[in-house]
Amino acid sequence: MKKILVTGANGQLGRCINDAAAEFPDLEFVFVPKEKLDIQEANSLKDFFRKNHFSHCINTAAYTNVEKAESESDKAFAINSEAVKNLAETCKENDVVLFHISTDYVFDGTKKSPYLETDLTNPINVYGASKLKGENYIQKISNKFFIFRTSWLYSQYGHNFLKTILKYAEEGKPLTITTEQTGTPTNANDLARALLQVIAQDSKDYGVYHYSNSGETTWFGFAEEILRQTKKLKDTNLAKTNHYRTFAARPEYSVLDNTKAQNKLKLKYIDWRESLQSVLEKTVINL
Ligand SMILES: NC(=O)C1=CN([C@@H]2O[C@H](COP(=O)(O)OP(=O)(O)OC[C@H]3O[C@@H](n4cnc5c(N)ncnc54)[C@H](OP(=O)(O)O)[C@@H]3O)[C@@H](O)[C@H]2O)C=CC1
Ligand SMILES: Cc1cn([C@H]2C[C@H](O)[C@@H](COP(=O)(O)OP(=O)(O)O[C@H]3O[C@@H](C)C(=O)[C@@H](O)[C@H]3O)O2)c(=O)[nH]c1=O
Repeated sequence: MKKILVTGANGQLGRCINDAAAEFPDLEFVFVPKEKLDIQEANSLKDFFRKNHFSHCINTAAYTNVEKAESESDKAFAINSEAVKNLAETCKENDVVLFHISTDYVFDGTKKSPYLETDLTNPINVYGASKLKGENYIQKISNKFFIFRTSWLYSQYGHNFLKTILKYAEEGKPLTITTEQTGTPTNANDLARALLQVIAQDSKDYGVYHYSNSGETTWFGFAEEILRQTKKLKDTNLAKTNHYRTFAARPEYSVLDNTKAQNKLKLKYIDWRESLQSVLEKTVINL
């Protein structure tokens, strides 16, 4: 039986994988939050892997605060790069297939059509650079790995753009949202299911893949759709801006081309608007 370690299990994606696990009764899971297993601690990792016999590891542990990363670069690189190196080495020593999640922010956003896995990476913020270094370690160390680059994750869990918008609307705060970036909002529950499908089908097509929902929009477009679907659009003071000030630069265009994962891994893609509807309909969102 396949035995899967999920690191960073209390994070947004970790919790979505926990929910999706019920749809995969043939897979055995061990969910460990940061408090139980810190991936920065190489010795703890080695002990943990020695005591358990995992076939797969899904690494959802990461430093994900894009704004703060600009002033906490050491911390971002320690978690997103150096700790990922530890994990890749430990997986290799134990013959464990590593599933790692990366980001659209490895690209600089100057392209005008969806990014392919083979396109040149060139991060323009600290978070993106730290994630790219983590990817590079895995590619160097590991021979059994899947790196899934995804974008604009949201769900009923954790801190994310969907929850920020709903909270502001609930509180009656005016919203000013940028049109400066175009990408694809991705339901983390869809990504969770896709990861487990790849494990269940025992794919050996290792490598880098892009996985997002389909379609594209701006952050303003995403906010507008959230308010439209929750019938709050009329009562919310929503405005566009093309000068939203942030510490971190973000890629102007970061839509991911999903063709490789569709062809090789047989993953299905779901329109981002439909997927948003399913999150809003099926789940209670605690703000
Ligand atoms: N969120 C997004 O929009 C996107 C995310 N991604 C990638 O997807 C993955 C999952 O993201 P998401 O679930 O949203 O992120 P979250 O920040 O919600 O979850 C990450 C989890 O990792 C934990 N963690 C941090 N440091 C360590 C450590 N040293 N050891 C073990 N656990 C640790 C965090 O704990 P704590 O909070 O206590 O620090 C948190 O529980 C990440 O790799 C991220 O880079 C890619 C594209 C978009
Ligand atoms: C809160 C807010 C943000 N914005 C802008 C800032 C930014 O350009 C954009 C998104 O802001 P956020 O800080 O929510 O998102 P950000 O942290 O940039 O999200 C990223 O997270 C990492 C982890 C990833 O890997 C990326 O794929 C992406 O999802 O919206 C507004 O215009 N108005 C607002 O009120």
